[in-house]
Amino acid sequence: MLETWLKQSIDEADFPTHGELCGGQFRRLGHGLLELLPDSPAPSAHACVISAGIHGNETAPMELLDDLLKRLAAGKLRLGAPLLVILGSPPATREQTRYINTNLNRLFRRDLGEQGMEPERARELMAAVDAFYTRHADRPRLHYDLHTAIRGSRYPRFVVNPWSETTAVAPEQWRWLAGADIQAVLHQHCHSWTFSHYSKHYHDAQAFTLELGHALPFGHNDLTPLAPMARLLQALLEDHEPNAAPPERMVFYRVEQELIRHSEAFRLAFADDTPNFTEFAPGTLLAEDASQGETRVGTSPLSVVFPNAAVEVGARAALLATPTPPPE
Ligand SMILES: O=C(O)CCC(=O)N[C@@H](CCC(=O)O)C(=O)O
Ligand SMILES: [Zn+2]
Repeated sequence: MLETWLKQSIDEADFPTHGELCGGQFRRLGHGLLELLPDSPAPSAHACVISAGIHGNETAPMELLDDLLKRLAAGKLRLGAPLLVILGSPPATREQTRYINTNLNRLFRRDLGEQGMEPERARELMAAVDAFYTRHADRPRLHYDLHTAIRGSRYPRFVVNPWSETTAVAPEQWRWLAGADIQAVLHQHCHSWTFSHYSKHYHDAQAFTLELGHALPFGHNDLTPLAPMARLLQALLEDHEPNAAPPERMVFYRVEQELIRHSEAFRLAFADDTPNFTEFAPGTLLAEDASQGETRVGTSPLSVVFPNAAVEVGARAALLATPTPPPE
């Protein structure tokens, strides 16, 4: 049955409540929520949350997960670690759109007051993660939230490392990410209330947002460059040691500033198709906003990541970053 999970989840169709798989069992916890439970996990196996489709038009990571589940269903893989597999937004995925009413990936906070479709889904996903990590409380916690980016990128595969005052990144994470052919790391500089930030902030999980290329419709993705990432996910699922590479193979950036859209009359001063990590020289005009005036690069160059003038008023329209040394 696992081979049809993605399709059934997108359609919000019936799916068995539980079943057998190679090395364990699965349990359906809700729409787009599946727990995989190994029969005899090693004590060191991670409790892994792997999510995709928080944005409905980011299909390559969904295809990656679908392929993993199909191989598990076919008996080509053997489950060795508990996994919570999540399709974030079935309705947005059906509509092939980033979100229906509001950006789900800004709502992962326990004091969330908003009502509506995405806030309800955020509450459901937070509760599922809380319960999963509670059920596997004796294990190291990990969360990879898989995305693809709206525009091209100087580094097509990169991760966002959510900000935390207390949870340090385990050195092995950098080696595994480099081994999975991730090319760049962007350290956040403040709370972002994204899904990966949720797991890190509230559960001390090793958690990242993974950007795995360009957002394209189903059937248009070339998964070849993601083969090393597929191997990392497989290693976590089977509880094998993942491939490792030196972290210095990746370039590291740190967010200096968030560019917020404050008014309807907001525009970015550079071309719409400007790739992520494009660097702008000191003094360059980056944005104009009716209520804030101009934003210009200060005395050091800044690289722009996730530029998007069409976000909701009050939301982040870009991250502005500078290079930083790799971890020691
Ligand atoms: O390409 C874009 O502009 C957006 C791609 C995307 O969805 N990125 C995530 C990053 C989350 C984070 O900052 O950790 C998002 O914007 O939610
Ligand atoms: Zn996304």
